[in-house]
Amino acid sequence: MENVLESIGVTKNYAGKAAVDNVSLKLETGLVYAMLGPNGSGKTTWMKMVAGLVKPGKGEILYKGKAIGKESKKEIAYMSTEPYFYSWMTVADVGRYYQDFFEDFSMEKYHQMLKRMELTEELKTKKLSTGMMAKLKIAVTMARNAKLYLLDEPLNGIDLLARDEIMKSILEVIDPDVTLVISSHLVDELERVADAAIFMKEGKMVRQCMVEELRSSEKKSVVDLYREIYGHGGEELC
Ligand SMILES: Nc1ncnc2c1ncn2[C@@H]1O[C@H](COP(=O)(O)OP(=O)(O)OP(=O)(O)O)[C@@H](O)[C@H]1O
Repeated sequence: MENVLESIGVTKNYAGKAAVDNVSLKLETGLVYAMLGPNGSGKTTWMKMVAGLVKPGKGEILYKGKAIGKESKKEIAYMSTEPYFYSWMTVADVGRYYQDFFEDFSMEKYHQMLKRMELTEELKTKKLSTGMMAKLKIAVTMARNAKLYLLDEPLNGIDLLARDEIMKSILEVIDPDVTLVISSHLVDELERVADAAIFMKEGKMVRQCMVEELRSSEKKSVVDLYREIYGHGGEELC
């Protein structure tokens, strides 16, 4: 399989402290990656560097063999944890706003995602509940026809019953040549959909593995490995 992305010795310091510390990893085209780790382990900072929003202090990131830049941004869709819509916008305005920004945005896909998420176009973003806002962010991000999606904590604020449905709708709209990285502390939920897992700890990438291989050769689940790596009774799992 071809590698879509390569992170080579990537480091980012904030005030002398490493948020991301010498991270080297490769992402294969077509796989779903779960990026796991407790708060502050560097997941967001690494994703922002791949999205081209933050520059690494050291190391380099190659997307399809070339440095991150204008070209890679056209094919990489990043969904941040921060809210980023103007309060006056309706759900329809959000779609138009994205359409203006991204050439690969598909209004048809957006409408399809909205339907799945049970959101209507006339809703005002300032009136949305946390869960509805989370769904809107997913809908508008997945409506791009990107090649690499980075979803930072997409299930945050979404209730237990809706999570499976939402994961399904994310996976349904992607093609086989598309790669997905989903960060979450909801390990259990990601285990069901991920092909591979990346474990981050204190800015370092401490383990990368294929989920099936972990099950067959080490007889472990991702949850087992998570407990082993982070070493506490699973408070990150709820
Ligand atoms: N802009 C910034 N300025 C200063 N410190 C930062 C900044 N962004 C991140 N950090 C620090 O870098 C470390 C890694 O943060 P990061 O948000 O990447 O982790 P994370 O794994 O995504 O955590 P979370 O799940 O809480 O979002 C943390 O200690 C954080 O406080």
